[in-house]
Amino acid sequence: MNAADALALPPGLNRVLRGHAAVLSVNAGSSSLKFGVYAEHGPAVWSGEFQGLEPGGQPRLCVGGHDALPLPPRDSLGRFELALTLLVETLGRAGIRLKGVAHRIVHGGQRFVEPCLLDEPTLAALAELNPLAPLHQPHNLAGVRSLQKALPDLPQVGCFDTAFHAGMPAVEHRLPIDRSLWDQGVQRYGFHGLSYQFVMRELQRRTPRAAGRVLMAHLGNGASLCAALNGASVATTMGFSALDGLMMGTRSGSVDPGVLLHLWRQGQTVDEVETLLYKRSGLKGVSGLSADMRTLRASEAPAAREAIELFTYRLLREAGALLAVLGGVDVIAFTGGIGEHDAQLREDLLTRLTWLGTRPDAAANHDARGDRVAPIHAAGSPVEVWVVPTDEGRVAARATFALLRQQGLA
Ligand SMILES: Nc1ncnc2c1ncn2[C@@H]1O[C@H](COP(=O)(O)OP(=O)(O)O)[C@@H](O)[C@H]1O
Ligand SMILES: CC(=O)OP(=O)(O)O
Ligand SMILES: [Mg+2]
Repeated sequence: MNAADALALPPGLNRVLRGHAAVLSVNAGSSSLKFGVYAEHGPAVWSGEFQGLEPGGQPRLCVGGHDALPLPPRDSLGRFELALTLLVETLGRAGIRLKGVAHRIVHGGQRFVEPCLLDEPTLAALAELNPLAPLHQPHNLAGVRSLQKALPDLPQVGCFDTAFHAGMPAVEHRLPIDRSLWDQGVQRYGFHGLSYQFVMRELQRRTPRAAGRVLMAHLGNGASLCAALNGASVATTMGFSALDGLMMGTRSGSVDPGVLLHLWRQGQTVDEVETLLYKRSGLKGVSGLSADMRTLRASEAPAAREAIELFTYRLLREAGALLAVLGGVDVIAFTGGIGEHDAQLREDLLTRLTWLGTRPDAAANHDARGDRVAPIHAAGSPVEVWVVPTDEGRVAARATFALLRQQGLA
């Protein structure tokens, strides 16, 4: 079977969505494109990921229950366009009425703090933020362009990772540098906001403590922490760019800026240092082996152990900073690929936070697989701990339904 066949048979899709309005949610990265089809309420009716879309890659589709399926080539189309064209054709054949497309866009800058329609001036303004998120923003916007081509009559809506943090206190947004730079947008923004919004809402539905002091850990390829009070972000570890804070898959997290000055003085170029920080650091750079936590857990190599130990330590250290900002904690939540699946990581962190009064339930922690929202604290624990599988696409889809209705487009 190839991808076109798999796409022709999305199981159950017709039944659930035929005749109903739907929103396609898209998260376009450098080499992959994650998508989900959402009705107005509930999780994705159908979702998957195109991978290998980078130049020279092997374009393929991963949807539940299938191995990676190669995409049939079509001469006139680029890889992203090919993937989207197959997707759009399939939805059309299945009789799905798309109302709009929701795009996860990593950077909204100072201006875009609400979901908005992606018209030409907006796209131009967002492209100016490309240098602030080189691993994400240009690819997010290329995804918008490709979809505009594939679906020219459909509203495209941008939903911003930075927006959830827009209301943080001024002191959290500020950098201790020459204040004239603040007005030029050199400030702390914070990211993973769609994910934090989702996690916060899931917690609020399950525990009254979510109205108190909450520490959320999004640990995926990118990783960050968010401190929230009353459901609103008050502090976060990513800042001006998605490089700050925690150690990540290939990104460094915080490093002393003196290191960068040193490398530049030694003759490294800006591009070389950018590649170092974004692509040759983090788990990959430290282990010399892989950015994938599963590979490192399975490895006996001392450098793989060291990478995991450093990841855990940096997480503890940054968590300490946000716990101090919150003045204690009522709920800790884990999400993202590592946060949802890596019980060992959760145990190691929580063990080092016993001084907070956290009492994890070892069996519940071991059993939490990221397939549902699960509490992992012992009964009576003064701090609740939860694993919450995130769904950024759902947050974007929900916001898109709301915006389209508000604009009279739905
Ligand atoms: N079972 C698992 N155990 C440990 N880590 C896992 C597991 N499954 C996925 N991961 C890790 O999750 C990370 C990817 O997170 P994910 O949130 O899917 O990424 P993205 O940021 O691209 O959405 C990788 O480091 C991967 O190794
Ligand atoms: C902002 C960010 O780091 O996103 P991701 O985790 O998807 O790389
Ligand atoms: Mg992610």
